[in-house]
Amino acid sequence: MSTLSFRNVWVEFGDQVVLERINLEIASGTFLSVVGPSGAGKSTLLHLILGQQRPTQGRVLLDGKPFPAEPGPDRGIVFQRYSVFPHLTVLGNVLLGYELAERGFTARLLGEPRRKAIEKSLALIEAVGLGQHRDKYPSALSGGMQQRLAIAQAIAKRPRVLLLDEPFGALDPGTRAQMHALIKPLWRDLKMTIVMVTHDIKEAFGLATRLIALDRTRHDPQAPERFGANITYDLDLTRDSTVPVLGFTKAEAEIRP
Ligand SMILES: Nc1ncnc2c1ncn2[C@@H]1O[C@H](COP(=O)(O)OP(=O)(O)OP(=O)(O)O)[C@@H](O)[C@H]1O
Repeated sequence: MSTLSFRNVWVEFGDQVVLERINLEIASGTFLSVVGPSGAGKSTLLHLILGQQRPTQGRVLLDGKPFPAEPGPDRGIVFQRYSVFPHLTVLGNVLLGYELAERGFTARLLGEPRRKAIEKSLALIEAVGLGQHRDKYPSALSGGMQQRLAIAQAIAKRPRVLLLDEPFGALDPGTRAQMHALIKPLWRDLKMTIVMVTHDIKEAFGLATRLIALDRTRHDPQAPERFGANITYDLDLTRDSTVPVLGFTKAEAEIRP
């Protein structure tokens, strides 16, 4: 079990307080959605987990220990815009994920370990529905296919925590629905912790087991940047609820794989 803990975390950029008093425990295997208005600090929260942002105060811990300062393969991230390598094929991109997990940037896999990594890459490519396209370059793939590739590459690194920053925001509704149907079984099968930022409230409710909302609760009209956002809602979505929260019930938003 790996638990991600935020202990009284604050993030400030100069005079601007972005996040304040964030206290949060995310249990291993959680699918957490993060919602909130633009500028509330959702991406900043992901960057804290990724190790790209240090708290101004407080601590972010994995199993009670500080994360290494450098981002590592234990945390993967998928952005709204496809973050794959354009000069590598589908297979090359996913294989690179395995190589990074095994060797970091220091060396390529050779011989038997490479053969095994290719086998695993092909299985993952099949699982994300790109089996027919393994030798294509990203420029020859549609937006949805590139995003599936980005997810496969992130998963190949076997992260303990997968961070999704509006991963489906740029996709058309049909492709987005396909991605929903893909991500939920992957999360279940691989027993990952997922933290997903989204502006789509239905997606947030439909995919996650837990949802938090970030927003400012204190306002200073003279100095709008004086107060940061904190957690205003923290909902357990594993319980069936017919009581609408944020205008949604779990049953209404259910996305079935
Ligand atoms: N590296 C940085 N330096 C200075 N300010 C920053 C930095 N990163 C983020 N900010 C500021 O922090 C605030 C929160 O940004 P963040 O991207 O986390 O918000 P968000 O909730 O993800 O917004 P959106 O929904 O629009 O993507 C913004 O006002 C942004 O300008």
